[in-house]
Formats: sequence, C-alpha cells, structure tokens
Amino acid sequence: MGYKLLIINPGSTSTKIGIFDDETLLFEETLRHPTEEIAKYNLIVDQKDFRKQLILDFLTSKNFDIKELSAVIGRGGLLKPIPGGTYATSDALLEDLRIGRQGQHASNLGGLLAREIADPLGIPSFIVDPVVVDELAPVARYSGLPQIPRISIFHALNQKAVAKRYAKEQGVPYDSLNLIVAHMGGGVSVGAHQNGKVIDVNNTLDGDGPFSPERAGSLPTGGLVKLCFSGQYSQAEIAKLLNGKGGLNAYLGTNDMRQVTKMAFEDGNQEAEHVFHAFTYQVSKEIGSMAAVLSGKVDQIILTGGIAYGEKVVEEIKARVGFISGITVYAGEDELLALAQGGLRVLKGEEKALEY
Ligand SMILES: Nc1ncnc2c1ncn2[C@@H]1O[C@H](COP(=O)(O)OP(=O)(O)O)[C@@H](O)[C@H]1O
Ligand SMILES: CCCC(=O)OP(=O)(O)O
Repeated sequence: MGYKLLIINPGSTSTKIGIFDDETLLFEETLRHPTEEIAKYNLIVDQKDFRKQLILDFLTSKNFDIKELSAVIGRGGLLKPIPGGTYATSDALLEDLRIGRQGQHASNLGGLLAREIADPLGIPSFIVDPVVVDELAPVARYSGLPQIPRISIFHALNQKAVAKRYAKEQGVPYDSLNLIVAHMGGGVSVGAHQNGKVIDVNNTLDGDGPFSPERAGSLPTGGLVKLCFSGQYSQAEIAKLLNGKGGLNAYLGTNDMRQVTKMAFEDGNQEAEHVFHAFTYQVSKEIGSMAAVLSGKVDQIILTGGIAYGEKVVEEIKARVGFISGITVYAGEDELLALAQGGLRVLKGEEKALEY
C-alpha cells in the first residue's frame, strides 16, 4: 500500500486540494472563495480557519477519513529566500508564513494549513518549492539602486515541475539542460533555468517583468513616482493598482484572457486587440532577455500556465521567439502532483527534508 497524501494549494480566489495514493490522484477539488468572503479578512493569515473548515468538510462529504493520511503537503509562500526542495514545516517556517516575511500572498496558507491538519494526526507535513525559491546568479541581483536589490519570487513549483517533465520526456537530467520557462497565469514569470538552477527570473509579485491579467509588471519609474506623490492615492491603493487592478484588469476590466481574446478577435474591440498584442509582445521580450542570460545556449522554451491554453497567444509568442529554440507547450499547471512528488521523495527516503 502506498502513502496517502493530502495536498493543499491555496490561491487568491480558491483552495485546490487533492488526495493522492503515492503519485495516483484519487480525487481533487477546487474550493472557490467568492470575493465577498475573502474581502472580510484583513490579512491572509486570517483566512486560515475558514479555509481549513472547508477542506475538512469537503473530505467528510467524500467519506474520506483523514486518519488514513500519511502526510499533508502544502504550497509554500513568502518565506525568506531559500533554495528549491521539500521543507519540513518547522516552527520557524510557520512563523514566517504567519507574518508574511516577504509579503502577503495566499500561498502563505499552504504550510500553515498542512501543519494544523497533520499535527493532531501525528503525521509529517511539508512544503515544496515555495514561491521564494532563490537560485539567482549574483549578477542578477543588481537593479541599479543598492537600496532595491532584485529578488526571486515566482511560480517556482510549476516552473520546476514542467522543466523536470520536459527533461524526463527527453530522457536527460534536468540539470543537464538550459531552459526558458514562461508561466502565464494570474501572474507571469519567465525564468532562465541553467543546469537545474533558476539563475534569473522576473519578480512576479512586485513590479518586474511583463504585465499579467492582474499585475502591472515593470513600469517607467518616473511615472510611478509621480503617481505615488500625486495625492490621489494612498500607499495601499497604489499597491492594489500594481497588484490586483493592474495589467488586463486595468486596460479592459477583466482578468480573463479568454474574454480578452473574444473581445479582440470576435467583438472587434480594437483596444482589446492592442492589449492582447502588447501582452504577447512583453512575454516574448522577457523570453528574449532570458536567452541573453543563457548566452543564447537555450535547449528549449516552455510555455505553461492557464494562458498557454490560448492558441493565439502561443502562436504570437512562437512567431517572435521561435528563432531562439524549439518551443514546448504544457498548458495549465500540475502543482498538486508536483507537491505530492516533492513529499514522496522525502517519505521514500530519496531526499532528506530541508530545514528552514
Ligand atoms: N483557453 C484559454 N485561452 C486563453 N486564456 C486562458 C484559457 N484558459 C484559461 N486562460 C486564462 O488563464 C488565466 C489563469 O491562469 P491560471 O494558471 O489558472 O492562473 P492562477 O495563477 O490563478 O493559477 C486567466 O486569465 C484565464 O483567462
Ligand atoms: C507569488 C508568485 C506566484 C504567483 O504570482 O502566483 P499566482 O499567479 O497564482 O498569483
């Protein structure tokens, strides 16, 4: 009999959960949280108890007895910068998730929920490849202002998972390849993977890289400073403009790329068409810059995340960056499986759990 695992992946508007028997998914569910529910809470950590209850109620409704579990694994959040891998949910790690050591994002809840459910059952809990995985080359940390070094916050879990999947499909080790991975979801991250390390990536949460459905991405700094001191916005309002109300939301009032595609190419909305092209232009430009990071030695470009389901998005990006290398599309994400695999590597003794 294999290990029974509860996997928890909290997102800003949903909590995705899965029950695995080793690598076999027994069932999964996306528990959606309406904006009114989420808006009641000031801090991300305040959402922990209601999300926990929803998870437990759902498992009960499936007649799943949590006493069958061998471990609980959650997505890791805004901890201090750390190398990739599977981490035990130590007290120090939980405290940093609780306070949001590098900020507030729903992924902070993954480790907290995992430990709270696992502890009373006397089983271990882990997080895997949190969003703060930091493998940046020293040269990538320079921004141009010593007070503001560049930092690594991105879709580490899915980026690593699809890069390893590509390597496996080629029958070669991940650390023998140079890959560029573009994750296009609520946020967009483009990472340069050199021999198994993400040596450069745009900070997906904090004003760096292409705009995304909800985020503004890199902005002209002069204009941003003027906006901040215009007296029109509080600090919190500016933060919300950049992360939440930015990107597609700001231009078109929707964070749904399917909707934007329809507006642009079926409804004849010219602004939507321009914004659509600007999106694929910016993602392509970021991919091009990562090709320079890898000195042009790129084995493959991988497009992933929900937006990679969009055929027209993929077509436009391919047209711009196809000269660099071959392009593989793994649309969507398989973060639940990636979390399960990270936990299993430790439970089966193939890796040791890292200490935070
Ligand atoms: N078929 C599709 N074509 C274009 N965009 C899509 C398609 N399916 C989903 N998307 C877009 O993917 C985005 C969400 O991506 P996802 O990876 O699920 O995000 P999250 O970061 O919230 O997990 C949304 O903008 C959604 O409209
Ligand atoms: C916090 C970095 C990862 C990220 O942006 O996730 P979402 O796209 O799911 O918000």
